Amino acid sequence: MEPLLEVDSLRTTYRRQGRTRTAVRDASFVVHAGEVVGIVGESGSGKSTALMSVLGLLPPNAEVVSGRLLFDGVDLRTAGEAVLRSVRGREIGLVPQRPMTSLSPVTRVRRQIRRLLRHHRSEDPARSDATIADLLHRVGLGGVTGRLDNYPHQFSGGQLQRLLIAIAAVGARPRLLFADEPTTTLDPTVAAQILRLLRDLRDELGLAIVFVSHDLRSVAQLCDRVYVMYAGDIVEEGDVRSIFDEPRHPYTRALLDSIPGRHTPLEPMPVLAGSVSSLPEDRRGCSFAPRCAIAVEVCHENTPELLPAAGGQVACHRYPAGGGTPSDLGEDR
Ligand SMILES: Nc1ncnc2c1ncn2[C@@H]1O[C@H](COP(=O)(O)OP(=O)(O)OP(=O)(O)O)[C@@H](O)[C@H]1O
Repeated sequence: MEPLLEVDSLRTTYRRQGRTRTAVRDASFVVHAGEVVGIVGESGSGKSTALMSVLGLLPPNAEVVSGRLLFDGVDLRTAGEAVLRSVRGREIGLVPQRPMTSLSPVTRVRRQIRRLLRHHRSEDPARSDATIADLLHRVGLGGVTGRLDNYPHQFSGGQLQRLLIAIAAVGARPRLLFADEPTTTLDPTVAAQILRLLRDLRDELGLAIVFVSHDLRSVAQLCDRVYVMYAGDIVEEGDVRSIFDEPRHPYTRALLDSIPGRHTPLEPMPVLAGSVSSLPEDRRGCSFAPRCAIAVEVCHENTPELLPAAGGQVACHRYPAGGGTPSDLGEDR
């Protein structure tokens, strides 16, 4: 089956204070129709930059230097602004990180819903209040239909996020939805409800979803397949079970180790020292090597390729050629 989205060797840089830094380094990933794909990695690993590169929504100091961004066979990188406008919102929806800042605080919610729906799908009869009510019911917001003349701050964060999902996924009827850390600002119970809602919408509408998160537990609840990203590189890919049960890359293992509750209460939680930094354009070696407990010389010298491994792909010089088990990697820890 042809992928709906195929990102091939994407490289995106930012220019800041006269220096160019690479935020996404030759990353490739695919999404098939109806599939929920997670991109996981800590803050600064390039997840949002990758999505915004696809949508052509990067800030002026950013540049997509190379790569192909094929959506339904059309390269969005070279297709031009008119094509991008017709794809954004209509073919590829976006659920943002912070619902509160995605809406105007000084405009009544009903007006904003109408405006967004008109923008996303011009032929949609969404101007009628009945359509808006139907939309809200679909995402469990039937109770707020009488309050739509209120302002955003009069709704909870969870309600606003449901509202934005209703517009992006149900109202606009895209084929693909980018959900960029949509639960970051929500408390855990509301976040769990939002994940459930996304999963239900995928099942009902056959929507493909790219779910970006730094939280592997959310990814486990929602996704079929996962890409692990570190400092601009995709370091591992696999179906969600194999990533959890048999993580192959040392960074994936460190991410899993940092999940609270995977250890007994008296056992200190392992902490991964340091942080992701965006690296210079001419960097060499594995991006994770400076923080990796089992890195050897070659890890600092040569960039590992993403190669097939049992149940997925991994980019690690220490992963045993021809397969192996995670314990093979653990010997030096
Ligand atoms: N507008 C910008 N100007 C310069 N550098 C930027 C800009 N936006 C992002 N970056 C840098 O690009 C790198 C990747 O950032 P990005 O936001 O894509 O990561 P992320 O994984 O999505 O993190 P987060 O979860 O915090 O959003 C980081 O080093 C970040 O500092």
